[in-house]
Amino acid sequence: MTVAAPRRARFPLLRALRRQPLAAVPIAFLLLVVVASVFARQLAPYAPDAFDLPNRLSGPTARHLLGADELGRDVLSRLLYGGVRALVGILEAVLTATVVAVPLGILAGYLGGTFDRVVSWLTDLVLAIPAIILVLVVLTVFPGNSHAAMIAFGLLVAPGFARVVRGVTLPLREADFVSAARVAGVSEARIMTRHILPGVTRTAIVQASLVAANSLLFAVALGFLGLTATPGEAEWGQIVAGAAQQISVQPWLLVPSGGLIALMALALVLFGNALRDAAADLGASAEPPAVTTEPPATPNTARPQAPDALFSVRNLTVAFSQRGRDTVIVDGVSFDVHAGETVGLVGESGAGKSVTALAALRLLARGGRITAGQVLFEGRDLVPLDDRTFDTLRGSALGLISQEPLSSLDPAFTIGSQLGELVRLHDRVRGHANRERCAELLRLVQLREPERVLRSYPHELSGGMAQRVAIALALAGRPQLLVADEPTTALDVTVQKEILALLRQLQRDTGMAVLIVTHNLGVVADICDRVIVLYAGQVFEDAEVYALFDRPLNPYTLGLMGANPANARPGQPLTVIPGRVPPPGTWPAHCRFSPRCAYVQDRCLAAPVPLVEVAAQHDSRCVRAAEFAVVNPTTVTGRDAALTAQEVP
Ligand SMILES: Nc1ncnc2c1ncn2[C@@H]1O[C@H](COP(=O)(O)OP(=O)(O)OP(=O)(O)O)[C@@H](O)[C@H]1O
Repeated sequence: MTVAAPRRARFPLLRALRRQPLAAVPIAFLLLVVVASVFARQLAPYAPDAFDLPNRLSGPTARHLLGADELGRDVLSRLLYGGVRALVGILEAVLTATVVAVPLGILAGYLGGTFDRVVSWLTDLVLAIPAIILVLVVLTVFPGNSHAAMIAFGLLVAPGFARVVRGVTLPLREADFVSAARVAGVSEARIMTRHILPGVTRTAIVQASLVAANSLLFAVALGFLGLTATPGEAEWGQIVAGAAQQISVQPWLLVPSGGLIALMALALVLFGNALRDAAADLGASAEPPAVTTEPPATPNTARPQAPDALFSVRNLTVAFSQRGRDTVIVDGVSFDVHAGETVGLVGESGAGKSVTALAALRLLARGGRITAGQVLFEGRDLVPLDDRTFDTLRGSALGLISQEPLSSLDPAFTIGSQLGELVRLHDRVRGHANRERCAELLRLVQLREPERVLRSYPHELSGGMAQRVAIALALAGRPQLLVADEPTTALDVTVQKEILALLRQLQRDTGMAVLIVTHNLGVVADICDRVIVLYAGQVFEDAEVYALFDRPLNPYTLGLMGANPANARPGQPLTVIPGRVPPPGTWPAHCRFSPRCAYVQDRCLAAPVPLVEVAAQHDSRCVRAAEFAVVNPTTVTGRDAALTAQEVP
């Protein structure tokens, strides 16, 4: 396995900007205005207040290129001298708005809850009051002070700006690389500054350029009204005001000042648009997750927690709320994972596998919460722990690898930077020792040329390499339990096998436990010791892997195996489970699988079906489970057939 030569994508936004066809003109114009304003003294042909009465109201001439005003003052010189003041005003407003809005938006989006509600309420309040009224109040306190006025303007536009930043933060908060950082034990403050802030930067730049255009017009308006400039001063608003007074005598006078301001505003907006398009070229943000509604919930039984289990989930119930209504997604799930054991969570799409695993790691998407049950690690219930205590456990006790390896890596940083950060956090080492440990972690996940990989950015890695790096990140804290959410789904078959072999090897070497979420019965057969079959938010079967494949005790498991192409007989169609998994909120009160079950009887429809231990360490949620224990009515050929690694439909 080799790595492409790392090419550092420095200043990607600037590069993307260069590819925008409409970017060059506004940028050149803005640069010209800035340079001309800064060097006004050197460039202006006259002093701003130098009178030339014989040429008053002259229009453009060789002497006065842009004409002269009612006192014969050179319009070009006055515009040049007024430039710095206008630019400083824009800068003050933009800086104020950005400094307030970006942290506020990130905090509101990331922390959510009461903080978010308070920010949202304040935003509504500020947006409801016209900015000019508040600035007039400020100018009453600081008469004629343009700095105070522009800072106040910046503060007034900050809430709208913050709302946009919050919107970008929301999906970032759910991004896999943020979850991975959280699981790895990185502090919330660090996640916000290192992972969220770069993600909102592009939007913030675009937003800031819009604030710049608005603040220019606002500054000119204040000058025009004489609120921040004295009459006749070389200030853009006053220059426009003077020209407006002479409109019937010399209409030309309005052209240079009005034109310059209009072009400036246009250039700032075009610059913002170009930045936005350049940012879009660099990749769009993740979509927020879908949310469902409707409530149910049925009682569940669970076997007592195994006393020696490393990790136990007991009667875990998870609900997502939308518009005030709760929908139960995971309903009283219980299972144990022992040290060194690999447990698979398997079931059709929508069964609740990922939500169960993510709830255990406190990584539920917004709106999701544990409504009942326990998540025990070494006998200690993690559910009531405050975030700070929980964070200390994550990363060192629990690790996560996700379905999309690339999405668990922050695209803005090299692998060395991301891995180095975790090594610094867990091993408290910097410099050479840090680099050594990073390389050791990469060797542990069997990546060749670790130094080269450390210098690479995520986009320079293949899928298999990215997943190995993601595993290395998860291993940085030496977790006792690794949660792997569909770790091979996004990879091609050969790479899937390599990653599974790696997980097996790592487990042998480190003795950690693995909880693996998968659709794939082949993966289950390949690496799991125990299997939990989930259906419609409930555990339907819980068994040791050989027992499950050799003698499944639940019609749903039988259905999954029958639908597995590995079990197909030549010339015979695949058995498929008819119908679909009922969506959360529509589950029947009796057996949830009964509408699709080939073995359904009246008693299945009478009441909720409990999960019972049918054979030693083998639970099934089926009123007919004991019958399956005596006679196995399937054509299932056992674990070996399933090893052909095929997906559950
Ligand atoms: N953020 C969310 N808001 C509301 N409902 C959600 C959310 N995330 C998941 N769900 C719902 O929870 C149910 C279980 O989802 P989950 O992702 O756990 O399924 P799964 O068994 O892992 O399936 P898959 O393999 O397709 O991910 C689904 O019906 C899904 O729509």
